[in-house]
Amino acid sequence: MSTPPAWVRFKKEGDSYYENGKFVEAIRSYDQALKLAHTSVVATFLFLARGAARLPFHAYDAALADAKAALTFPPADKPFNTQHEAALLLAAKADYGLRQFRESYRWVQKLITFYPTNDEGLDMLRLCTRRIVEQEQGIYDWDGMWKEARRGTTDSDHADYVGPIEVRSCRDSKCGRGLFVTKDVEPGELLLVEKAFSAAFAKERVTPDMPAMGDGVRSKPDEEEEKAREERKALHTELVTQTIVRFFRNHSVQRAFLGLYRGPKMDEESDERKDYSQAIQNRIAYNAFAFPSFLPASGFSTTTPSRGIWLKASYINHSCNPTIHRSFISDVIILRAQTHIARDTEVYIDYTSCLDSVSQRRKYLSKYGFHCECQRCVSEAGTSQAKLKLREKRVREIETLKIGEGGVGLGYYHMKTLAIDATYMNAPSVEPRLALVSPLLNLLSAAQMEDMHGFAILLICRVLRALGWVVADPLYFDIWKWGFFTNEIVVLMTDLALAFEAKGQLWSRDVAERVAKKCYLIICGEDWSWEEAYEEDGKIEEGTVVDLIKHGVVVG
Ligand SMILES: C[S@@+](CC[C@H](N)C(=O)[O-])C[C@H]1O[C@@H](n2cnc3c(N)ncnc32)[C@H](O)[C@@H]1O
Repeated sequence: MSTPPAWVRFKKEGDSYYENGKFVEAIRSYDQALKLAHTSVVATFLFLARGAARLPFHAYDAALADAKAALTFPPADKPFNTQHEAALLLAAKADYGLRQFRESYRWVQKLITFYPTNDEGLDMLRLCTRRIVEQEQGIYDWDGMWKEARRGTTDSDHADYVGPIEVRSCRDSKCGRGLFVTKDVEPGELLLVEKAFSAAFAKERVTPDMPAMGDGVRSKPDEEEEKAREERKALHTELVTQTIVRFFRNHSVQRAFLGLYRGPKMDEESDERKDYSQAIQNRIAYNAFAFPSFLPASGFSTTTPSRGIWLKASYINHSCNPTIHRSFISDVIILRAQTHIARDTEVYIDYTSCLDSVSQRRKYLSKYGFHCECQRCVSEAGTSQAKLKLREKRVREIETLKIGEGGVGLGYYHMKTLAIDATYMNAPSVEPRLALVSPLLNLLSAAQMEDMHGFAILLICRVLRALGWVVADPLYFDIWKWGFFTNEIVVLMTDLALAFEAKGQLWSRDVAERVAKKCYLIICGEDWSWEEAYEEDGKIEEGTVVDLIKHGVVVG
């Protein structure tokens, strides 16, 4: 009996590893077999086997190279044989893994032309078509994406959509590069949808509601703080690991990743020396964003957000008066314009909560290595201590007042809000008058209880003006400029629509409803859920929008 050629032993070994899910070992065995392959037929066979083992290992560059190599040798170099069919499918899957959906589609088209009954090919055709519609038209199945996110799916499959934006150098060289719009854009316009390059998802925290028998007392606040710190550390480590995996498995993605901002001490790092571990740490330190964690068993986690890196979104610079809004569905970031933006203008998001004071914001931003000099910061920092103290005193005073029965009248309370207003020196479009929002909302509730619809309309317009919106005519609700966003904005707009309706101003009601829906779109990223969230009587249903807005949108 003749002994089989040496490559056969390695091929069999590889197949056995592959079947047991040991892909690294399988690849190594196929490598050995390939070194011993003596005919092109054998080589083709082995390229295909190794390429298939590289797919589950996410080594798509190498899998694509194997598919292309196989396609150069007989019998895979010509149609109508299983090797040719397998090579086309392998190439399609590898390009898909590299998120090159057009290229993947081209392989699939070839495959289906020659082998029209290939089931995997037909599935791939459907997937590629969906990805291309996402990528080229910005059309997404938001409903499906939310369902996946709620199930806790961490490897959702979506293409990126890059709208009318591009990376350019900023006018102020201190800011490096930023994202600019390439045409005039309207509030709500979709600018970017991008899946994270790498992400670390927060895990369910195992914290019993009630102490178990003999468990002693519940954890104290400092223990909670310690736990949260531990979680943040674990998430950081996980993000580094995920990034390293993505970075090293596919060389074709390295350039884009290394293009990200590397921090102020750029000279200390040399990518040329291939000191990649430091390079990766630096990119993470200056480019990672937090995103809301949806934990299937307990809902949105407000304690520990997940963290990720996005290759395009990371070019956006910060402003305390942002012009675009980011929202997330799992690790997919959605950016929409939140105001009119003229062509060739740089766009900004807020890296930190814009509800904080200027000193809190600047302290937080210092970890990104810059001192925020946006118009708002400069104006707020220039406010005298005396004015700030007076404002604080007036806010404290109004907080002690109760409106209505047993309390003060609406007129008196209104006058007190004007006193707070008077402590601001700068225009609300530069410095939103945040201290006014809560008192005005209290007054609005009292006006609504008394069915004072006209007054409610004026109050809502005052809140909007305090946030820098320019409403030219409250009667017709004519918005000249969209301003600052807070989480109350959608509810405020729906309240406005109700007030207009009660006054019989149906045209203005329709305008307010349209603006409410647009604000919802901007805050939530999509508006498919608007109908579901919006009850018949026109009130936002608790647990839907509130759920999304409170937990799904605000990130730090
Ligand atoms: C995520 S990167 C943004 C893109 C970066 N500008 C670039 O050139 O790649 C964050 C870094 O951008 C810079 N940056 C962002 N916003 C800034 C601002 N308002 N003023 C000055 N620098 C800013 C800071 O150096 C910050 O660490």
